[in-house]
Amino acid sequence: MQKKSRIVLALGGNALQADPKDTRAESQLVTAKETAVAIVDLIEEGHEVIIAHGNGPQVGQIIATYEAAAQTNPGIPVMPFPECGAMSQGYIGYHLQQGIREEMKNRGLDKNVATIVTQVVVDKNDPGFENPTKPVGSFFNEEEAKILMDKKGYTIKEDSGRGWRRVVASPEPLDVVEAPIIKTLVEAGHIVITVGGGGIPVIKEDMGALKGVPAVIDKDFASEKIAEILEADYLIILTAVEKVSIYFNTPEQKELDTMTIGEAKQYIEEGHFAPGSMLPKVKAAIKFVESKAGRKALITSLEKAKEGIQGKTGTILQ
Ligand SMILES: Nc1ncnc2c1ncn2[C@@H]1O[C@H](COP(=O)(O)OP(=O)(O)O)[C@@H](O)[C@H]1O
Ligand SMILES: NC(=O)OP(=O)(O)O
Repeated sequence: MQKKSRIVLALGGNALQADPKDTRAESQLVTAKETAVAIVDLIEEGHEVIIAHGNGPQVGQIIATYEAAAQTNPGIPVMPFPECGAMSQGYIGYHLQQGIREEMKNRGLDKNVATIVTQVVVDKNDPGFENPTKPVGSFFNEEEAKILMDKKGYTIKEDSGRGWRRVVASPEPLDVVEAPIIKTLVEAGHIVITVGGGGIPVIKEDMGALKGVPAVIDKDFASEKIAEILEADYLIILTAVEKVSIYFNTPEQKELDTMTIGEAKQYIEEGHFAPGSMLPKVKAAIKFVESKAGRKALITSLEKAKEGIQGKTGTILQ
């Protein structure tokens, strides 16, 4: 990799919550500080780094808290979904800001880091709205689910025998509303945290007004979108595995160092990547690499990020 690349870094769930059962903010702050080490490794090497991240567990927790409060006191209104997404961007961004700032200070790096509350435009006719699939928030029994469907108009589905859960759409990201300011900050040398949780999904109404919609955009696709807009050199998707595999979790499992676009598409056809986990990452990587000649995508683990961009590990698409 050439020195001083522009890199969009998409942080997976393990970068924000080390133990999915430990949802305390204090623990998430500790994890964010650990995650900052890998991020600052890239900043220290002179790269321009833009950080994106998921929010599935965190937005679910925020919603569950409001739901629980409303159950004990019906006077408390349930917070609308886009507002919950915005809250998750705010607090995750705050944790990352603290971690990155501290790590930069420890290494004598004089840079600023800030989170942009980011809205992402989706199409109100996106087919995802017809078939919401992304489960969020707490579990209900069938009776509670029926009441919520009637009273609030939620779509609630049975989730793998575990109970009933609200499901929201996961539409495709089309544009990032705050892109111009993100670009200005990046070009001024600042570290920006953006499209948290895939961004707050908004639709364009008549006269161009924006309206938040109850949906969760996939953070890998939103990261790809902002990487394209910012004309990044690299999209790096950091997750829990060092390399993408074919025949994943079978005795024939084979880790991949590289994938051409043709190979990646063939592996998708053959069903090697699980929907909802590795599949969106590989699709986002393909889209980014196809968007302009010379662009590269890397999928690797947080711990291996530095080695990955040095070409020593991870799975690269180019
Ligand atoms: N073909 C594959 N190769 C590698 N990992 C895979 C594959 N298919 C599914 N996975 C799983 O996908 C996980 C990454 O998805 P997920 O945990 O949803 O992402 P995130 O890091 O964004 O939270 C990996 O940790 C691994 O368990
Ligand atoms: N928005 C989103 O894709 O979040 P997760 O990565 O946490 O599922």
